[in-house]
Amino acid sequence: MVEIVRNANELEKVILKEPHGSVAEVSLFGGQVISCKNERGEELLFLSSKATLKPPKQIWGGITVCFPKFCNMGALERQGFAKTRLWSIDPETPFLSSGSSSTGDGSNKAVIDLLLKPSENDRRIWPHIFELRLQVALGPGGDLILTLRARNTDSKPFTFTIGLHTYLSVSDISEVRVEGLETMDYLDNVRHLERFTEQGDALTFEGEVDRIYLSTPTKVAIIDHDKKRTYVLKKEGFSDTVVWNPWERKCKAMTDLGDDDYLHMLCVEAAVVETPIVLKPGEEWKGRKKLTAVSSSYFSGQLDPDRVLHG
Ligand SMILES: O=P(O)(O)OC[C@H]1O[C@H](O)[C@H](O)[C@@H](O)[C@@H]1O
Repeated sequence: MVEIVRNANELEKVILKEPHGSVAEVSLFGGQVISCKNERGEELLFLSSKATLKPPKQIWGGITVCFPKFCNMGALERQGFAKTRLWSIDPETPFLSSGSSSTGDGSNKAVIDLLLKPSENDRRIWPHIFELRLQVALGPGGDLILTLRARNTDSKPFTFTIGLHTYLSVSDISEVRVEGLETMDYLDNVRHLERFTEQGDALTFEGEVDRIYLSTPTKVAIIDHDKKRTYVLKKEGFSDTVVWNPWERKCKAMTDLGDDDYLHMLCVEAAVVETPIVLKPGEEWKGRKKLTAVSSSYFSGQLDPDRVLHG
């Protein structure tokens, strides 16, 4: 089911519901996912205790599209401008023509297609014409599926990096481990982007972490022992994975995060950072990310998604 709330012509809020999924309800504001609940009504995403829904102010938390830049390499505004824009509903969304929230095939799928095109102001920041499409869907298997497409509608090529900045809600960051990034090379943003290789059998957190893991596998599991919850993230088309927690000192210094927010958040982001994407006129790039949350009947060191999902 899809509920849409508009303010004048601007898309404000979209709610997707799928009562049988492990991800059962998703809310969006503008082009950003701000809430994602499981079937027991528990929130899966972190939203800053200081978050305000006042565009163009950045909403700290949820899942944001970072485009045309992700991470702090190169010129341009950090994380790009797409995250602070109000997206519109894509007029090519099939159910719009029928005037209802049904997909037209009678199935009432929980899916919405959003669109962002550059304004004149955006083109002053980044002089290119593009179409960015974000499809948000609740899959029948109980997962949140985000499909992101970037198309070059300009007459000249352009280059960009991109990411789905995903803030997961965790009980206590010290109790969390990330599996699936072992032996991966990463660029450490805390150490001037120096390159290292992950040595541990899992990633745990005892201080600030800001790393771009390179050419990562499709699946990563985030195990929250206290909540007895495992998040499984699957990606396609995104080469890299960014992991970020600002920890205490940086969190206190950030005006948009509450002092203790770092304890309850972890960003694990599907991204393309190291090798930027080049699109010629008319070309399109596509990436997909799936988020599933299951209870942790899960043993570390055995990253078997079937076991995670069905165990
Ligand atoms: O501060 P923002 O630009 O919103 O980004 C918040 C964080 O996002 C990413 O995970 C980056 O790797 C971090 O370096 C950055 O601090």
